[in-house]
Parts: sequence; structure tokens; C-alpha cells
Amino acid sequence: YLFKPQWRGKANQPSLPPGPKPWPIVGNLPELIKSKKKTSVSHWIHSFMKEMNTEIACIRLGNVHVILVTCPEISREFFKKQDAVFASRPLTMATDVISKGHLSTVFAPVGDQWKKMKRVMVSVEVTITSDLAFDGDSNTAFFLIVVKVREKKRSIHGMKFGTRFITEPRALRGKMFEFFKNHFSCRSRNWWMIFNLEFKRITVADARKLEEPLKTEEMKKAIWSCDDSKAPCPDGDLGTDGSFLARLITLLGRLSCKGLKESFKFGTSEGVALELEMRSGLVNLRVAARHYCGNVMRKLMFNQRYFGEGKADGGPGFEEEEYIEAIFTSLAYVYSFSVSDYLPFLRGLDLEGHETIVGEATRVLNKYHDPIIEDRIHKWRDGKIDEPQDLLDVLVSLTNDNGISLLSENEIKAQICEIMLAAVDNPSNALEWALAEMLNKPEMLQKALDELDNVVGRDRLVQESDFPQLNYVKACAREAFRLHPISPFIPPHVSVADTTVADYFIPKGSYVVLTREGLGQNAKVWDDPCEFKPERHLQECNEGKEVVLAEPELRFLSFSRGRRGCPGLVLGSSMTIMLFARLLQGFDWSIPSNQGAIDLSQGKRDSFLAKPLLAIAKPRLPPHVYSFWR
Ligand code: HEM
Repeated sequence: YLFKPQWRGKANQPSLPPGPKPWPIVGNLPELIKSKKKTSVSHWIHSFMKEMNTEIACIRLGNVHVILVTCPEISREFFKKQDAVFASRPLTMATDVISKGHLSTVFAPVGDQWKKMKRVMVSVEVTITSDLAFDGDSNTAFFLIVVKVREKKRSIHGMKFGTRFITEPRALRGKMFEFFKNHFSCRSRNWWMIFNLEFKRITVADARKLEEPLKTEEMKKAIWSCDDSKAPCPDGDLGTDGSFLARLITLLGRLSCKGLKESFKFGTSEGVALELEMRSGLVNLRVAARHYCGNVMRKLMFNQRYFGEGKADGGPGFEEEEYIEAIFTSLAYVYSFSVSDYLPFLRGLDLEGHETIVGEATRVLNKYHDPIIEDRIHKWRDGKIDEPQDLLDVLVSLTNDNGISLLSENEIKAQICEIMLAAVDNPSNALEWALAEMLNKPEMLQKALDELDNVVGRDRLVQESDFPQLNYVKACAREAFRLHPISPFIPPHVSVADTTVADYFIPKGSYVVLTREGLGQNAKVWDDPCEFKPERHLQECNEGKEVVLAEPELRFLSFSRGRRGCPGLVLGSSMTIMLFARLLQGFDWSIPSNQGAIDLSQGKRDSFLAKPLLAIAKPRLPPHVYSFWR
């Protein structure tokens, strides 16, 4: 049974897509193993597809047909026209370990569990936005984070949201409530939650320096633009527009002195690393970007930016380093063509060592997450917390119609682990590659800086409301996603029925893998596909559209689309753009003097720059702008 191919071919049936001839029983596993030893699976796949001059191919691994696609039209046939057929995921050793038996969203096969978790993901938050509130009596200002929580449908698994206002000090709660009532009109189906994540009392004078023309009208626009008209998630269609944890990054960046300082602290517990780096001038952008993303996600999830105390020199401490390393190790092995996933009887023998590596990385992540999660669940049960302070609280406090917790402890743990894995890699990798490319092309760097100076000026920091006008900066980030995707493939989709695509037969149970490299560098779609040319994305903007990082036409792969599309589109975009724009705006970047140019070689076994990007940073804004960072 194990060796029996699922498809044997019938008369008059279209053929399978072309591909290397499979061996009996093991299929193309020998070639796969050889490619892993020599270069990489991605290199082997793209080489034979090039040799065969095909944009769709089929390899057989054990009894599984793996369909590989490098063509946008064919990709759309899979993920748009026949999206429902290809909405499942494979069950692998790594996904099983990481997601505690496929309890979370990305890793769950199609079915009730996936629907439940995806709905939580797209329903929990729609908009996070912010404003200043002034208290005339005490002449103080408060930065507020407002999280708009919306129930997409009253009946979605019985989730209930309430309105909670939290301010500091509590005596001002009523005042804040008035403030919001005056500023925002709420419709009956919307509720507001104000998190106290970033409440900070500062002087009005300082507040005004940070204030931007984001008041009333523009603010309302930003809020309502995410409203019902765009809401996805009618039955059966869990689209991508729903923006899971929207608009986070600006808030963490712009709302408070602490927020600014910590967001840009380059991985320190005390916020001194930036100063150190500025003094020495040399910044390891890989470390900075990865830790920045990690900090943002920890703050959002656990209301704490760091694990551990940090190093004496201000750098990220052992705990933060261990944590980020565990994230990247898990990601490297999660869908890594492990042989035992195709010959399941080998599972347990751990011939490739993957089980040990993934098990250890997951143990590290759980070591940091679990005590916080367990403690929080107890506090909710004991009534010690009754108002959500962060996303963990939101997940813990969701209830069904009977008032019983919607998510089990294991579901919460698995989902949190997954969110942390999903959010750190893409933005940090895009930043590193984009800046590396631009350092070698100073005219591009200058163009981005000119745009930032024109749109934002030098007297304040970039804010999220500037994003619509920063088309060149966004085009650079978008180009990094096209040319330098974090991984060669997207997570496999599994077909739930026999079907035909592009005139080829695709048997039930096939794994469909769109290749990010193949799509992004398809010469039929892109001129000079291997060149970093942000201008290519400005055409749409000349037609009056804004440059965005999403690519629903699948001409390259950023957030994918359809039922399995990324629910973190808005948050992921905001994190990427804000990190990139503020690093560009805040510093003059240059290549270290001992290097003629940045070495743009890609790692042999992964898609990162072969060597972490080191560059010299010099502050380029007036000192008072940076004073908020300290
Ligand atoms: C720049 C940042 C990001 C990029 C480029 C990105 C990209 C992707 C891609 C390519 C997929 C797979 C889509 C498919 O299988 O067709 C995906 C899925 C997913 N992403 Fe993201 N992502 C980003 C950020 C985030 C963030 C911040 C979160 C959560 C907070 C998130 C949560 C998820 C989840 C839960 C899925 C699984 C959806 C499903 O299987 O139903 N992502 N993402």
C-alpha cells in the first residue's frame, strides 16, 4: 500500500506534466537526495525545468506527485480558478512537531480545524490605529493605540468581542472614552478596544513634534478603508484582504518615545545599542532587522519586547539570539523535502537528522512561549485579568456561544508559535537584500532618499500615513521580494480531487509547489529578470495606482492569494515598509571602506545573502528627531 502510486493513468486521460523519469517505487527520490548533497533541491528543480523548457513539471517522490510551477497563468489556474481543489496542505514530520499535531493555520490540512483557526486569524483584528489625546487640565498628552476588533459574522464560532477601554491613569478612562466618541463614529457592528500597550504620558510640546496631520478626516479614512466593504471571509472564501493584525508597526514605532527607541534599538534590552552602533558606525543589518521584527512580534503578542536581559554591550542577549535562531532553523526545515515525508516508514529513524533539529528548535521556542501562555491562561481563569492587553489575551479570551474558551491551550500555543514563525523572516530578508542592492547602486539610494525628503522632510520620522506617497521606496522593497524571495518555494498546497490544469492531469493528493524563484525570474514576464530594477514597478503607479507589496496576479510570490493566501498581508507590508523607510530616512548608509562593493552572492543552500550585510550608518536627521529614540 505504501508504495502504490496514487495514480496509474487511464486511457484518454490527459498526461501528467513533464518531468524526469521516476524510478520504480522511490520515484525521483534518488535525484532529490543527490541534489541535497551537491547543491540544493531548488537548483536541481530549476535546472531540469530549464533543460526541459517547461513551466510546469511533475516529479514523483515515493508515491506523491509534486507539481512545480514557474508560470503566472498556470499558477492562477491553480490558486484562482481551482483554488478550492488546491486548498489543503501536506502532513509532514516538521509541521506535526511545530503545530502540535496540525492545530494551527498554515500547517493544518483543509477541514474544520483550519477553518476555525483561519477565521480567528482574519477576524481577530482589522485595524490598529492611533492618535494623540490631550488632557488640558494636566497639560499632558497621551498616545493611544486603538485596536478595532470586528466580528466578521456574528456566528463565527461564537466569538464574542466587547468594548474595553484602558487608560493610564485609570481616572482618565472616562475622558478617553469621550475623546474617542467625539473622534470616531462607530457603527453598530464594530467595537473598539484600546490597548494600553503604548500609553505614555509626555509633554504636549513633545507630543506636538510627533503629531502629524493624521487627525480626524484622514484617520477616519484609514479606519473605514478597512471596513465591511472590503471584508473577506464570506462562507467558503477566506481571502487575503482581511488583514490579520493590521497596521501595527507604525504604532510601535511612532507612538511613544519608548516605542521609537525600542523599535530601533538594534536588538538591545536597554536601547543603547543604537548609540553604540552610531558611534562605531558599522551595523550588521541582518541582526538589526531580524531582532527588530522579533521585538515587534513579541511586543504585540506578549506585551514584552525581549526575552532575557540583553548583553552588557547592549546587543541582543543570549535568549533573544537563541530564540531568533530557533525561528530560522524551524523555517529552514519546515517544508524541506525531507525523505521520510515521502517514505513514511522511515519516520522515526531520522536518517537525515531533521527530526532532531526541528524537535530541538521547537523545544527552544516553546521554552520561551509556554510559561507565558500558561501563566496567562491561569490568570484569566482566576479572574486576575479581565481586559486584553495584547494578542495573547485576545486569543485566550475568545469564547464560543456557550461562554466556553474557543481555543484550547495547545491551539493557542501552536498558533502563537506559527505567528512568530510567519512574521520575522520575510520583512528582514527583504530589507537586507534591498539595501545591499541599493548600496551597490548609489543612484537608487539617492532616489529613495530624495523621495523621503520630499514626502516626509527631515524634521520628523516617516509615519504610516506617508506610505501611500512613498512609491519608490515601496518599489525597492517589492523588487527585493521578486528577485530575492526568502525561500525558493511557497508552502505546498495539496489537491483534494483529481483535476486537469493547463491540459495536464493532476491527481488527487498531489503537492502543488509554486516556485518563487521561477515566477519572480521568469524571462517571459520580466525584462532583465536577474537585475534589481525597482523602476519596473512604477508603471502601475504612473497609472494612478499605489505601489503595493502584494502581487495577486502571481507574477511573483509575496503573499500569495486565495483561500491559503497570507492573512498577515497588511501587518507584513507595514513591518517591511516601516523598517526599510526609517532605516533609509534615519541614516546615510555606505559600504565599509575595506570593501569595494557589497558581495551580492546568495547562500549555496538558502536564499539569504551569503554573508550578512554590514554597512556604515551615519545619522542624517537633526538631533531632535533622534531624541525620541533615546
Ligand atoms: C512580509 C511579510 C509576509 C509575507 C511575504 C508572507 C507570505 C506568506 C505566504 C507566501 C504564505 C503562503 C501562502 C500560500 O500557501 O499560498 C503565507 C501564509 C500565511 N501567513 Fe504570511 N507572510 C508575511 C507575514 C505574515 C504575518 C505578519 C503573519 C501573521 C501575523 C502571517 C501569517 C500567515 C498565515 C497564518 C499563513 C497561512 C494561511 C493558510 O494556510 O491558510 N504572515 N504568508
